[in-house]
Parts: sequence; structure tokens; C-alpha cells
Amino acid sequence: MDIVFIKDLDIETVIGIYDWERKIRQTVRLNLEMSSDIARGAATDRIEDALDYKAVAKRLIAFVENSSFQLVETLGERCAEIVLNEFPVEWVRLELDKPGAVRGSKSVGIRIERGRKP
Ligand SMILES: Nc1nc2c(c(=O)[nH]1)N=C([C@H](O)[C@@H](O)CO)CN2
Repeated sequence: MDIVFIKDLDIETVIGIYDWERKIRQTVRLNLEMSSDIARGAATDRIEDALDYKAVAKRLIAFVENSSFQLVETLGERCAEIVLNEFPVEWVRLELDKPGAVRGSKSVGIRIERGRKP
């Protein structure tokens, strides 16, 4: 299976379950692996035949910046839905990190796989 990926996309948003978290913006980090037929774009050398990772990133930045969920689970699930519903992607693995959320830990977060592997 061919993959287009986006690594360490940092986005500021309102996220968290505590009162103090509802009043500030925190950084979340997205990592995505998306199934894509790499050979198709390679054959024509045209962006129209490839999965445009910049378009995916811009869409997710706009969504996450304007969101205000409590749980990383909810935000991650919504992001995966956007990728599957709005782009030519049949399967996605998504990691959503909340760096520094737990003292003593570099990061915490979720990893999900959604869709059907081609
Ligand atoms: N499974 C989860 N556990 C926790 C979450 C979460 O989103 N999913 N969130 C918090 C707090 O917001 C925490 O990040 C603040 O430091 C705690 N546990």
C-alpha cells in the first residue's frame, strides 16, 4: 500500500477538560499516513493525479484552529473523518499528540486507523 504522509503538523487550538484549558490555546501535533496510489501521480507528473498533502494540511489547520473539543479522541476522530470524506483517501492512520500535557512525559495522545486498506 502506498502512503502519503504529513509529519509533525503543529496547530494551536482550544482543547482540554479543565476550566483553565478552556481559556488558553495549546499546541496539538498531527501525524498522518494516508493511502494513495503513488504510481498514478508519478505516471503523469500532475498534482491532479496525486493526493495533495498541502491541501490536506490546510484543511486540517483551518478545522483544528477553529475547534474547541474537550478530548483528543474527539478531535482526532473528526480529523480522520475530514480526510476520508473530502479527499481521495480510503484509509488513514492518524496520531494526535498533546505535547507537554502530562508533567514528566514528552507527549500524550491517540493513534487511530480508519477506513479500509486498499
Ligand atoms: N484519554 C484522554 N485522557 C485525558 C484527556 C484526553 O483528551 N483524553 N485530557 C486530559 C486533560 O485535558 C489534560 O490533557 C490536561 O493536562 C486528561 N486526560
